[in-house]
Amino acid sequence: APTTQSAARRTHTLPTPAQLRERLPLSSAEAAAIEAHRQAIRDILAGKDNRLLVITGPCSLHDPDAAIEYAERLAELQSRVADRLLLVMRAYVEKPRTTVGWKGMLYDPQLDGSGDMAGGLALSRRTMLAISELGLPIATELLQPLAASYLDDLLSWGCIGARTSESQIHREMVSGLHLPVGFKNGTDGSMTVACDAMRSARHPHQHFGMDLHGRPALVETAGNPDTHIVLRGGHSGPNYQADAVAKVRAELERLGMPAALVVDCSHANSGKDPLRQPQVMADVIAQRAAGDASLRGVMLESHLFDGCQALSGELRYGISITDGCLGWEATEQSLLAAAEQLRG
Ligand SMILES: O=C[C@H](O)[C@H](O)COP(=O)(O)O
Ligand SMILES: C=C(OP(=O)(O)O)C(=O)O
Repeated sequence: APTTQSAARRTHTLPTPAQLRERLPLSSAEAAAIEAHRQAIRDILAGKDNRLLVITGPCSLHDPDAAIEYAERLAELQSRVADRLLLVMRAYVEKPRTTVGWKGMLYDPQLDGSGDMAGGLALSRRTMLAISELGLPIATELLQPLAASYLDDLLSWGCIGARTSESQIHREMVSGLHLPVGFKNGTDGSMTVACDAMRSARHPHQHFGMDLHGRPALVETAGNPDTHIVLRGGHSGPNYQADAVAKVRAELERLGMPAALVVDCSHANSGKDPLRQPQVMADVIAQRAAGDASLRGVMLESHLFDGCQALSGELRYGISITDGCLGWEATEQSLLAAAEQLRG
């Protein structure tokens, strides 16, 4: 039942982050494994480990069974490419929308607009724990700062999306996270917002927030040294090609920040055609082979089957209900080819 009502809004009490973590705990062995994954990602971003970071998985999780089947396949693939690739699973439970639409498992796990967020928090944490137990590092977009502390102990990599890289509140949140975080360029292609975001999040902050017991809090952060840029293209086209990459690298060097870049092969870099992602990834690897050491990672939107489906009627198993994805077969082939290209 609502706990507060007014003409404009009603509020419903949610469990606190501490309560959810107690109900769905992370074991100390798992916590150590996650810390090791974070360090492996930091080493790749710092150029100490020359494997390619690959963040791959569904645009959004909506069906835990399909997500876990995907994770099982990815964990098996990791053992075949471990010498050249570090595979991290996209486990996105929050979706930023251009206007309106389904906002992710965390907001509406029953996919029917009922907005069972208490259920969404638990299902998101439970699904992430199951993926983590398969030995995979987890990546997610951190969209709602208040939601971060329900999940951040499970993450090895975080992302601030194109629509929120310019937000001071997101930059403050990142400055207090103990994990590598990528900032995407803006949807208009602007690199300035992502460079500014990195500068801000590397700095200590004092900001409004919530403690683990759900109380309003003044949060003091140390600054996050492990931030970098994710190139996702923009309204005027892609930005993964060598000339665009060279410009960003020069700008980061001018600002005295590390030039470590991840290319999102989807979104405006694929012209929103998910089947083009392998071509973008191959181009990034060719640029590395030609000597561009700043390209440290790629992101793929990938699911068990190609494409996407509308959220209405009977849903087909293993198909995205948000952006179109590359199916598993093509994902596996292109990651095996990427590892081979890197071996060569
Ligand atoms: O990757 C996700 C989408 O591109 C993003 O959530 C925006 O989606 P929308 O334009 O369909 O709302
Ligand atoms: C929403 C996403 O991307 P972007 O912020 O680049 O649109 C995403 O990666 O799911």
